[in-house]
Amino acid sequence: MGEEASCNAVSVMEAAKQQQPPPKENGLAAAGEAAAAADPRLQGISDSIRVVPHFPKEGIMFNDITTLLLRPGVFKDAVDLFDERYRGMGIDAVAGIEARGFIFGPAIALAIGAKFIPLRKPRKLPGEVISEKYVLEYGTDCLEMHVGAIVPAERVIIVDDLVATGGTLCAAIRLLERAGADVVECACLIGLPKFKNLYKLNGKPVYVLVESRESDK
Ligand SMILES: O=P(O)(O)OC[C@H]1O[C@H](OP(=O)(O)OP(=O)(O)O)[C@H](O)[C@@H]1O
Ligand SMILES: Nc1ncnc2[nH]cnc12
Repeated sequence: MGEEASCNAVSVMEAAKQQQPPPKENGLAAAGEAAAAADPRLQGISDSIRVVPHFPKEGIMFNDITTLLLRPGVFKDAVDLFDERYRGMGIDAVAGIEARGFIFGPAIALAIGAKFIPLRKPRKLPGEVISEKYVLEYGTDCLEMHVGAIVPAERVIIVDDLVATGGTLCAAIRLLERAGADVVECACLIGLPKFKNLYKLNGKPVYVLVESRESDK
């Protein structure tokens, strides 16, 4: 885990599990049953994510959301769940993390009536930028944002597909706070199970819909 990721995420799925009878088979199946009891849309979301072993390198169980995108009803369920959470919370901006935060972030922004701010990988934005470096499960990277994208004190949520070490979200939080944003929460579809009992990143809540699966059923 990156040193900045002193954090974590509690998933809707995990919260539901805590109100359910003990697991009958294995943790993942139990999580799925609990999620379905909490909100049937979560089961469909979990089932639509493909797990690709050893991508992009040995040992990584890659959670692939492109299979979810092929099911428009499930894609809509995911956006609706975030819309239901953030609508009416006075959110001014949705900041999406390249690349997969660009798939979910704009849809959520339009749904709640907020502006969308792309947080991009280095040398992609044409204007003046501020940057933050971070550590990944499989390397290091950097996020950039245009100067002027945020007006100080604006209320922002940060959107990505997945939280693993939390390093990327931590960098995004730092970047936005340096620009004067009030970061309300981070929102991800998927959280890796090792994060399931934790709930904060850099002091900010992380809202996760489903736990990642370690293999395909
Ligand atoms: O919690 P962390 O350990 O920081 O990992 C999570 C990040 O990793 C993935 O992106 P990736 O870095 O693979 O970039 P990409 O979307 O450009 O492929 C994912 O979409 C998150 O942004
Ligand atoms: N296991 C994983 N699946 C998909 N994206 C990731 N980013 C970091 N870890 C990941």
